[in-house]
Amino acid sequence: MKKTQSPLIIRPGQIRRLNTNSGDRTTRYEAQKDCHKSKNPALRYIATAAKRVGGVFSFIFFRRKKADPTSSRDQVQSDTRHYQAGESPNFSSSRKLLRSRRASYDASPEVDSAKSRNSSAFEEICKGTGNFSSDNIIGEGGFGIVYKGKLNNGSVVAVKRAKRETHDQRLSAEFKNEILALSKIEHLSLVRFYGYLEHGDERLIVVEYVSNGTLREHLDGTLANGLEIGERLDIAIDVAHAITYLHTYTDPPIIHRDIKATNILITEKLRAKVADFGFARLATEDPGATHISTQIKGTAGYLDPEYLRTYQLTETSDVYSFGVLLVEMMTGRHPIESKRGLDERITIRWALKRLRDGEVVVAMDPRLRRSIASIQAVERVFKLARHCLAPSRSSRPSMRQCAEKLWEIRRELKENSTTSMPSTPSHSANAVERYARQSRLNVFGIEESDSLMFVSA
Ligand SMILES: Nc1ncnc2c1ncn2[C@@H]1O[C@H](COP(=O)(O)OP(=O)(O)OP(=O)(O)O)[C@@H](O)[C@H]1O
Repeated sequence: MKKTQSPLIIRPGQIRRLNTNSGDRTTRYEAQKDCHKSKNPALRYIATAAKRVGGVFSFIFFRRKKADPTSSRDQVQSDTRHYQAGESPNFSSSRKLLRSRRASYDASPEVDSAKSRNSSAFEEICKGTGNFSSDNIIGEGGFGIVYKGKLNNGSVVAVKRAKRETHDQRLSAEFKNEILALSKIEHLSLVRFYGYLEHGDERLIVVEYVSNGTLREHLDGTLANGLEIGERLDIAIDVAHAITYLHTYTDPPIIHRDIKATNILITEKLRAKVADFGFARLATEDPGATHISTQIKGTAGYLDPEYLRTYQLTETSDVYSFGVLLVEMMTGRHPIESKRGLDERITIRWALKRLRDGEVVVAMDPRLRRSIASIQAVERVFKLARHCLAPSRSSRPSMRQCAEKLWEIRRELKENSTTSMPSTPSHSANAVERYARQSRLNVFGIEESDSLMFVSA
C-alpha cells in the first residue's frame, strides 16, 4: 500500500480580494501586477490581507526533495506540508482529520513560517513562469491555460491556471477534487503533483512537467514520426499500471473519469504518465457500496454508456475509457471521426466490426508497420479492447487484468518479431484490399510474404 504522509494543516488568513470578479484581460493584468507586488516579504502580504475582508488564501504545497526533471521515475520522498483554506465542501471524508489537525495546529508557532512559505510560493511561481508570460504557454484545456515554469529548486513544472469563468462554486469544488486526488498519489506513471495555490481569484495547480507532448500528438505524428507497435504497447502498459494503482492502491480508490489520449503525457523515453485529475472523484469509502452516484463528467467518445445511463460511477467506467483508448492507439483514429461516413464515425464500432470480419489489418493505423507479429499484436489488443467495452460492466476486466494481458501481448510481440522476417513497405491501397480479403479468411493463416506490407495514410 502507498505510504501516505500526514499533512500539516494551517488555518488560512483572509486577504484582500483582487479586483478580479470578471474574466476579462484587465482582471488578469491586475493579478499579474500583484505578482510583482508580492515581492514584498510574505508575512507583510499575509498580515495586511488578514485584516481585510473578502478573498481566501489557500495553499497546498508538497515540499519534495529536489526533483531531477530528467529522472522523473525516481521515487520521491515527500516532506508534505498541507495548507488548506476553510472547509472543503467535497471532502467530507477528510473533514474530521482536517478539523482535528487544524485544532491542534492553529495556535502553533509554525503558522507564521508556513504563511511565509505560502506567499513566497506564489512569488516563486510568478517568477518561474515569467509572470505567466505567453512565451511559457504550453497548452490550454477546459480548465485553463497551462504554463511551463521552474521552481526555485530547479524542478521544471507545468502550472495550470484556472480560467476566470471557472471560478464558480461548482468548478471550485472540481478544482479541489483534482487537488485532493493528486495529493494522494505517487506513481511513476502518474504525473507528479507539486502544489496548489489559491490566491484571491487565482487558482493554480503545479504539476510535474512532462516534456514530450501528449499521446494524441504522437498518434497524429505532429511530434516525431509516430509510434511503433512495441512503443504503443509500452505506453498502454504504463497507463494500465497507473490506473490499476488509482483503483487498487489509493485509499480511498480514485476513479480517473477522464482517460483519453490528450491526458496521457509522453516522456523523452516514450513512456507514459497519466495526467489531469480535474474530473477525478474519490470513490466511495463505504466498502459495501458498489458504486457512487454523481454528475456525468468526462469526454465524448470515451464515456461508458452504462455510466451515462445510470449516473453510477465505478472503476469499470475507467476500464471502458481505456478500451476506447486502446482502439485509438491501434487505429490512430480519434474516438469520434465526425468527417467520415456513418459506418466509420464511431471508431470503436468500426474497428470491432473489422475484428469480427477478420480484417484487423484494415483497421490498423496506416503508420504502423505491417508484419505477422504486429498484426497479431493489434488483433489481440482489439480483443482486449472488446472485453473492456463490454456493455455489461460485470463482464469487463479489471485494470490489473488489462495490464497483465498487455504484458503478455508485448512479450509475444518481442518473441514473434525476432522470428519473423523484416517488413517492407507497400503504399498500395490494392495491397491492403488484397490483404484484407485474405485475412478475412484467417488473419494468421497467411503466408509470411503476404504479411510484409505497409499501408500509406
Ligand atoms: N504536466 C504537463 N506537462 C507538459 N505539458 C502539459 C502538462 N499538462 C498539460 N500540458 C499541456 O497542456 C495541454 C492542456 O492540458 P489540460 O490538462 O489543461 O487540458 P486537456 O487535458 O488537453 O483538455 P481538457 O481540459 O478538455 O481535459 C495539454 O494538451 C498538454 O499539451
